[in-house]
Amino acid sequence: MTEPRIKLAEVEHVYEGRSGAVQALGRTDLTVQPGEFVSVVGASGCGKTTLLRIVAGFVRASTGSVEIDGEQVTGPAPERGVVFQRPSLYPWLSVAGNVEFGLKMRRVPRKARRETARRYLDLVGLGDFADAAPYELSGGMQQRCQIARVLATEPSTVLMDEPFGALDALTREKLQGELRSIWAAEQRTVLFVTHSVEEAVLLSTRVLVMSPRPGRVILDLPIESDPADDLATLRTSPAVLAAAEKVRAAVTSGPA
Ligand SMILES: Nc1ncnc2c1ncn2[C@@H]1O[C@H](COP(=O)(O)OP(=O)(O)OP(=O)(O)O)[C@@H](O)[C@H]1O
Repeated sequence: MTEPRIKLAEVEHVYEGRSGAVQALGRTDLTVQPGEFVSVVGASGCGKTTLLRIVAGFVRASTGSVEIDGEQVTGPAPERGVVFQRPSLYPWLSVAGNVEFGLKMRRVPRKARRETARRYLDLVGLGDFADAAPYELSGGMQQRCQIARVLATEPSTVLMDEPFGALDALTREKLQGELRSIWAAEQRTVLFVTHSVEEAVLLSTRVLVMSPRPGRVILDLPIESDPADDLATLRTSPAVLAAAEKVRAAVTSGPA
């Protein structure tokens, strides 16, 4: 059997905030295999971002163990790329410069990083904007650039926190389709936090529903869909619609 890409065992998290202790995450056990696309949904404040930040290594869980490919997570690492809701591009660098940045830090030679940046900019549809400044891009294009920047460093695991939450509906649909195609082509492992049940069910191979705080996984639902299917087909697929119903029921009514 293959080593799990992500493994959380008996993880809990309590924040010591200014207004006292807040238990954000209840006991969580989770195993994600390489190549899975796992979405996490649940009510606001249920601990989705906390879970993602623990896997990213930004937050150290109060208890339990977190492993990536069998290694304990002790902090952030390049094999885990994080895409935030709002793109934070370097304004003094061009679009290509932003995508190349992580590779430059790793001392990848100039020619190789140019080629990699070009490939990922093409993949996200920004091939014609390599020399543009970030402020010349729309919000959706900036988010594409952030996704290219993260993918260019070729992380084994991509952690995405509401990456399309700030976009208009049409741009969001377009980026969902692009992300799905990229995932189908590259088979990276994805952990994806979203408020949208539809988005979760359409994009994922598996959807986790968390209970209200302290968040625990109350539904772990595999989604049957073919990676080759386009999103337009999936939106009306009976299996996808039935899965969305189940997820929605769990989000609104809690554990069965
Ligand atoms: N740095 C922090 N210090 C103290 N409490 C925090 C901190 N970060 C989050 N919390 C609390 O932990 C709980 C879970 O927060 P988290 O951001 O993980 O939830 P979420 O499900 O991602 O929420 P949303 O869907 O609204 O983004 C919330 O009650 C929040 O107030």
